[in-house]
Amino acid sequence: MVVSSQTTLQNSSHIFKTCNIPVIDMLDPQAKFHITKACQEFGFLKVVNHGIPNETMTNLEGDAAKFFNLPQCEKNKVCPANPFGYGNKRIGSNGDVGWVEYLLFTTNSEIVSEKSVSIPGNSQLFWSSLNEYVTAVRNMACLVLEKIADGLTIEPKNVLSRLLRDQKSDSCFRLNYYPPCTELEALSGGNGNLIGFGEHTDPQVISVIRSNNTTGLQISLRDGTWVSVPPDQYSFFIIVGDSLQVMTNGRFRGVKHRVLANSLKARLSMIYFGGPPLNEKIAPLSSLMEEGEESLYKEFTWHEYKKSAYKTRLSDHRLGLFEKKIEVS
Ligand SMILES: C=C1C[C@]23C[C@@]1(O)CC[C@H]2[C@@]12CC[C@H](O)[C@@](C)(C(=O)O1)[C@H]2[C@@H]3C(=O)O
Ligand SMILES: O=C(O)CCC(=O)C(=O)O
Ligand SMILES: [Fe+2]
Repeated sequence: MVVSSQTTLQNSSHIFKTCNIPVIDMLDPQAKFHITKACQEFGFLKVVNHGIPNETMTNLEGDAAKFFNLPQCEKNKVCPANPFGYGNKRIGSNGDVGWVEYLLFTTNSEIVSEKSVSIPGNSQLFWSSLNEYVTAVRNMACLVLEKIADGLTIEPKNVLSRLLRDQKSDSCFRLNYYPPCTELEALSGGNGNLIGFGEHTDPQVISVIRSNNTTGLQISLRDGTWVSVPPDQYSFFIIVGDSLQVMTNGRFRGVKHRVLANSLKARLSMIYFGGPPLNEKIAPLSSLMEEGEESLYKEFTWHEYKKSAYKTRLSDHRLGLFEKKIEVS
């Protein structure tokens, strides 16, 4: 595993610390061990040599940029996000706001449904680049999950990836556009940190982020410090979600992350959130549990967790409601 070096990143007028983010070469025969270690330590990693053609990413990026650059009145024709559709500054339905516009789509194991959100313009091309991208990224997410099963020496190898491949997989896909903010200093109250997308963990199993070459993404380390992730348009970033934290009984951690707005450049990110079918029980994998080990979590289905999660604010500790209280004698 290569570890990206520690340095500083300039975001508009501010300098942020970056950290040693694990970089996984998917062609490395040891990748399964490196991925597993990164999920335990950070809940976050970068994937290189993933085999997804650059064109698959740039085609969708181009189509998404075309959409976000349309006049506001055109974008407003898309159904307002609830949760699927077009959103502008408001995130979710519980009062969160950010310097971001987005399109949120539902997807199962096959396609991103055109019925969920209708896009103005030459939408046929948009849907074909969207579906090509999501298919490629889902396959890569499944490969990562298979390497995790291998790294943890659990059987069967598809114990995690089957959730994303299931026809009823409740996954979603998001295009986030963070316009450059010319009044960043004023809007941030003078501290230069304007929230694009507030701190949160992702509720699903695994998320895959690809962005253009604009800074903004930050992750929180175990000690609570925020570090900037240097952008890399050719690679993917993997995020461990709350559900994978539960399935590994806390061995992996769902990483807190956020995006800060930039005063000079637009950030465009595309995120696949791999989720299980609604009726799937989310519980520690039996093949992983050691003798006498107890689950740290109450039993729940993905449907129950999602219903509860969507009532929370972004920064809430969503898993808190499902953690078992440890008896102190
Ligand atoms: C404030 C919210 C937005 C969110 C639903 C929620 O009530 C809490 C979780 C949020 C989140 C974070 C990861 C993904 O971006 C997302 C689509 C998801 O599944 O959970 C968003 C939700 C959203 O934007 O609707
Ligand atoms: O836009 C990004 O880079 C990350 C956004 C994010 O974390 C999310 O949409 O859940
Ligand atoms: Fe996220």
